[in-house]
Amino acid sequence: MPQSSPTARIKMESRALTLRYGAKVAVKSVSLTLPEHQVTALIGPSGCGKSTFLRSLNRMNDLISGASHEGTVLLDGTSIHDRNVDVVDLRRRVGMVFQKSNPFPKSIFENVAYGLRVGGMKDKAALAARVEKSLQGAALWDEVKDRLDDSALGLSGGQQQRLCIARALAIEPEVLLMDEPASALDPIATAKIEELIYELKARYTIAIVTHNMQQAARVSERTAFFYMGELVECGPTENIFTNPREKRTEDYVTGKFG
Ligand SMILES: Nc1ncnc2c1ncn2[C@@H]1O[C@H](COP(=O)(O)OP(=O)(O)OP(=O)(O)O)[C@@H](O)[C@H]1O
Repeated sequence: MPQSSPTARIKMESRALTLRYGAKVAVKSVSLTLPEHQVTALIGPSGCGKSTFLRSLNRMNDLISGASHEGTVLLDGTSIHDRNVDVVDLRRRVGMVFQKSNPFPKSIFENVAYGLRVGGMKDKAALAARVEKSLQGAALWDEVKDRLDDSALGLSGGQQQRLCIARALAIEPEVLLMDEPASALDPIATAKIEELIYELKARYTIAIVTHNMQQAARVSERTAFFYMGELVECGPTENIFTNPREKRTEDYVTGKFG
């Protein structure tokens, strides 16, 4: 189990963040910090608000009609809702990887280059260098370097998920939000993703939603337990799993409900 460093700088933070869909409260006044270069796991039973919380960190909820927020989210100490924050730039800094890999029906190369092209990068050599670096960062380069022009849809599920991670890395984010990135994968592909997450935290700050307790224990320094929209407790992963403060946490992590 990775160890949490108590002195880590705070990269992102929510303060009294409440998230609603219309009148329905999905997340209730959650204050949570994401220490830099650490993995924070978000756990809790289905419907407790983990994904809603995660999506609020790069304002993906803005895309859902009726979604609203109250409270603050800070990135390097600045509110992500400030009037002068450019949402495109925010999403470049805070990238996202989804549960189901979602490659475009394009070549492997173009999948990774996509965000760079949209961002205006035209130089072929620069594009090729960044694509290679991103695929290496996602531990996929060796498997695909000889078939970069093949369709991404011909890759295995685990490779597709690493491709989506490469696509997220290509635009050089600072924070990576991962919503159950391995839930659709077999154990070998899952182990690869977990190894990758472990390596990525040297460069990125990571928040990961997972239903898999062992996975949370393996990859994260800190774990946050959500229940019915509330953050019940958050602390070093080891404490949450072996010595939680709250009975609800203990019941959940020991499989009594969920
Ligand atoms: N687009 C939406 N519109 C309305 N309600 C929503 C929407 N998305 C989620 N909700 C509701 O908000 C609450 C929190 O959902 P959320 O998906 O964040 O939970 P979760 O903990 O991530 O669940 P799961 O583990 O099943 O993915 C749930 O009651 C859900 O039904």
